[in-house]
Amino acid sequence: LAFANGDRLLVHAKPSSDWWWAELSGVIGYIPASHVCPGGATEEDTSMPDPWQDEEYFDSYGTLQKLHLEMLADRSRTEAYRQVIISNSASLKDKVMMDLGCGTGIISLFCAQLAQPSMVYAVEASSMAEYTKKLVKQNNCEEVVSVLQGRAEEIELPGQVDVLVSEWMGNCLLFEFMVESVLLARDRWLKEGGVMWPSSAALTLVPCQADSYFSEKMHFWERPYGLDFTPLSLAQQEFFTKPKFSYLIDPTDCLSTPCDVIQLDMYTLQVKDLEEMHGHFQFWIDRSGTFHGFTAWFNVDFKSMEPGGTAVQLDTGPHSRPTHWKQTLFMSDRPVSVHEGDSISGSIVLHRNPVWRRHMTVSLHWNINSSSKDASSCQAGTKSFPMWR
Ligand SMILES: C[S@@+](CC[C@H](N)C(=O)[O-])C[C@H]1O[C@@H](n2cnc3c(N)ncnc32)[C@H](O)[C@@H]1O
Repeated sequence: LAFANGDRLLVHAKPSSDWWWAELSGVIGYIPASHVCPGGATEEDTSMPDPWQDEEYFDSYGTLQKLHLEMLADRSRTEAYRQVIISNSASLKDKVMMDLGCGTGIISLFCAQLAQPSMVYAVEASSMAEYTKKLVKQNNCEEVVSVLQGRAEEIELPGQVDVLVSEWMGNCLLFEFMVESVLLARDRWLKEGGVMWPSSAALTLVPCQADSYFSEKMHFWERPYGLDFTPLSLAQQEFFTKPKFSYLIDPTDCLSTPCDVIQLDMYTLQVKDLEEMHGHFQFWIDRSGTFHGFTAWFNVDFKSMEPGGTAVQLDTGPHSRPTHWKQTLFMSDRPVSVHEGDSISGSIVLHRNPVWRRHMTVSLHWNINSSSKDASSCQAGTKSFPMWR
């Protein structure tokens, strides 16, 4: 962002110590942090929208109507957390735990019901915390579960905890970036040698065929009501500019074996790492078909605290029971025929929005290499998908 001596800039975000994201006269860009000095907030500054959109975000978690019902009714998800508590119950005895973003308190209640921790701090920023207190009382868990209403970044605890458990995952693993709150809480509240649940996470990708979605969005326009709609043919690509959330891929539409493209170690991951995450892939096509794009999903692992115990895994992919996250489809603009033995190599970048901190853009770059008997060819593609800003 170009600016001159004496200009008053509004700093939206400080993604690194060297470069900040700022605004001047409605234009937004990066500025070198060393060239500016802090000034006081003005009335104008404070009326700027919150880059975390916390009011809207926590309002949506403050009611039972949609999100909590959807999450609790997701048995794969909820049972995975329950299983973690059951299979670690011996090790949890007398431990102090934090359930970050406890919602209705389901995980905290599992802890109190199925293990014997000395204390579970159930932290919830939304007004749901009022109901959670009632649920804790109703289930006679008041001695073990203490509900704290507030943002995890701001609450105070009497001491550090042995276990930090949270259900923070969003679409495509990171969307909503609640993970940042978990990392900050880890650095402040987790004892040395303490346990993180989930302990690791991975984003998985597969090249796929999506015939029926493609037809639904594109073939309709071929000759609706006997009229020629071809001038709209370019505009039709609009359907594929954003990823499709809540997509359930049929396993037979996977053109290759899926592969983990981004892996997170929840013990070592840093907040600054979230700004830009890179992954690479090489897929071998194992069934001929039409390449329409890529489908993504995630899995998380909960390492065992028991000696020799096995980790619990929550897998949101097409080979497991569907979860409320389902999968995310990234459509390319042009279908390409692919054949068994072809390969698709490339890269993925998750670029966090420097202003709107819960959003990101997923950029995919790929090369389809074919070495059929008749001719060898290579087709490249590249596309960026905002989620949502
Ligand atoms: C995905 S829900 C999980 C709810 C509950 N743990 C469950 O498993 O059903 C995430 C919850 O975390 C809360 N939350 C998100 N960020 C938070 C933060 N920084 N501090 C406290 N609560 C937060 C949200 O309000 C929401 O209720």
